Amino acid sequence: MSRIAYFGPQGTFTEQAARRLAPGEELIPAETIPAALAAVRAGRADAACVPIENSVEGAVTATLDSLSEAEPLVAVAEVLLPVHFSVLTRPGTTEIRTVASHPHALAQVRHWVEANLPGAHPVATSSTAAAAVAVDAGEFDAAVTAPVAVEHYPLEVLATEVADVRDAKTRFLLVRKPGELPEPTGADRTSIVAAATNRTGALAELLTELAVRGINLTKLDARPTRNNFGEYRFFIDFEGHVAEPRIGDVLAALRRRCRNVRFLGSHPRADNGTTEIEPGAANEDFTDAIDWVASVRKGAQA
Ligand SMILES: O=C(O)C(=O)C[C@]1(C(=O)O)C=C[C@@H](O)C=C1
Repeated sequence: MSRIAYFGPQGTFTEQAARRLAPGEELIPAETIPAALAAVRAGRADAACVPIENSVEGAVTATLDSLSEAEPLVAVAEVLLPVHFSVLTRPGTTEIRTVASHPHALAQVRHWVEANLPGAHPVATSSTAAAAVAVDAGEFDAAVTAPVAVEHYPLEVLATEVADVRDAKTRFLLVRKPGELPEPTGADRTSIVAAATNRTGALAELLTELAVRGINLTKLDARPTRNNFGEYRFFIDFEGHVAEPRIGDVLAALRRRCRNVRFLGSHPRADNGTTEIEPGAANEDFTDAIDWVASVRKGAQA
């Protein structure tokens, strides 16, 4: 049985994602995202499940930063979960002065809290389930949690299906140490992080390498390198799998332009998106072109 570290404690959205991505495996809660990834790097877990992107709040920056530091880890699978919240209180609570949750969750229920719990102060906790733990301990009055959290903590449900934006989703990754990659499926996602220098056109050059090969970008995030003011790392997701000639070609080009590019994984997409291939940008076009150059070099063709 594999050991899967996840951003916990029990009752987070991430725990549900881990159950979907690694059914039947042993789940080990970690208090923070860096701690879940550190467990894999240290060999205490075989893989980790962490959130990467929310449709309302955008990138989960703790995941981006932790993936670009220390030893490399690669994503091997992803899942998209619908996100709406329950509001939980201690039995007998009559007045709600504080509402605790993960900052991403608080941001997704801001209007609901203003309308339904006027005057209540939002308080950030390390995760949605950590807010339930804190409410149970009497630290805060209400917790904004995943619906499943009520099964783990002795709290009462004040409201369900709470969300300022309907149909919100969070994407979660299963990451491991580099090893065997998942097989390409024809609807895959590849992720990299590349540090670009603070120079005119540096980012445009990286993106042009993708554009000229007809490769569709699915996400772009920038995070400071923290060393030099104005220097950023770019997290770039695009359609395709590293096993494909066209994706290998763009990775080689990015590696030439940016020596410290890091591969963050190629795996099937969870959004059932189809990969649009522009004329001249199919894998056969790349292999045909390489074969033609080889035969020109041999003098067999012109
Ligand atoms: O705290 C949790 O329950 C999490 O799994 C984290 C997280 C996030 O990082 O965005 C996951 C989904 C929701 O958007 C809110 C919080």
